[in-house]
Amino acid sequence: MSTSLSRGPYPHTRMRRLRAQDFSRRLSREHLLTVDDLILPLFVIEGRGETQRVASMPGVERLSVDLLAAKARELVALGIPAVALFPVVDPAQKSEDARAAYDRDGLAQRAVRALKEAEPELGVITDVALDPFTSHGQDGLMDKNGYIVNDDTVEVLARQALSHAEAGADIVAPSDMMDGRIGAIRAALEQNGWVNTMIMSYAAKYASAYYGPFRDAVGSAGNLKGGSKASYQMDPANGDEALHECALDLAEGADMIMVKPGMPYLDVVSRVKRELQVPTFAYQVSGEYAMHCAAFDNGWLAREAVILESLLAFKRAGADGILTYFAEEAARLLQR
Ligand SMILES: NCC(=O)CCC(=O)O
Ligand SMILES: [Mg+2]
Repeated sequence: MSTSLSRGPYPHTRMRRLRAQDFSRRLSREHLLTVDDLILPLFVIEGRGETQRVASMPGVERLSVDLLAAKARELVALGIPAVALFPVVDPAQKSEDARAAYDRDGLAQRAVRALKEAEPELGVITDVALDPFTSHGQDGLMDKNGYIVNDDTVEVLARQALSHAEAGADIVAPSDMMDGRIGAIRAALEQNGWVNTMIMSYAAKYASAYYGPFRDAVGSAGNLKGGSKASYQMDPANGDEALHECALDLAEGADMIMVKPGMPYLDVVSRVKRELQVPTFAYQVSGEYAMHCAAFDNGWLAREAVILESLLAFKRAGADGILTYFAEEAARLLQR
């Protein structure tokens, strides 16, 4: 009895033909992860010869500014194109008005100079946001009701971004989610001659619970007043809104956009890339890193294979690059 009618195109079409040998799997592979896709986030601290572990991010170390030159050389040798800098500011430097954020000689600004002096070809991305500098740990200025005010914050962010450009930052990356900050930063950069400074906008940044270990790493968890950032970061329930946010930031002068967190939001990465067709980045955030490490350390997941698979998934979703704490390890694995 023939069952061919119920079998459709089989056996003319056998999906397994292409999978049977390594050469044909390689020829038909749709996406490739390379070292060119990787951006390493770096936590920088004061001091000399100082390294500090981050308990909730095993393997991640904060580095003092003087250690950045050696780190930059290692990263260039690995072929990693860029780093994203995050300063860990002493509590004594934090204030209500976040004035340390735009100090020409601040920690972030000195870190940029150290990296660019050591390895001019390593791209340096700076974080534009006030949370490391505010005494309340929120990303902007707070009014007497605890609300994060938009327009006054934007002015401080523009000053901060300008101070990063002056220090030599290649890309400023506003992660604060205030409205209109991309336009204000672009105007400040243009007016001051920084016409080639790129803006990577954290355009679709969600109010996510996956950032917990990062807040430990930068020391803003303990002092986060109000607890939530939901009045400026996006609701995890929303997808269309991410496209609206990205379109606005592109119109205001962003060169690249970022979706954050990463793996739980790959649908957003995919929609942004398909619909807007601009350089799109995703951040595999601290919570994603921590949960992977927990599974590796328990022997529940195979470390190397899962790291590479997790990063390849971003490429399949449409990301042009990934900010990941696994960048160095992944670069080494890709060299093999
Ligand atoms: N602006 C950076 C973050 O907000 C968090 C990143 C992370 O959780 O890795
Ligand atoms: Mg926005």
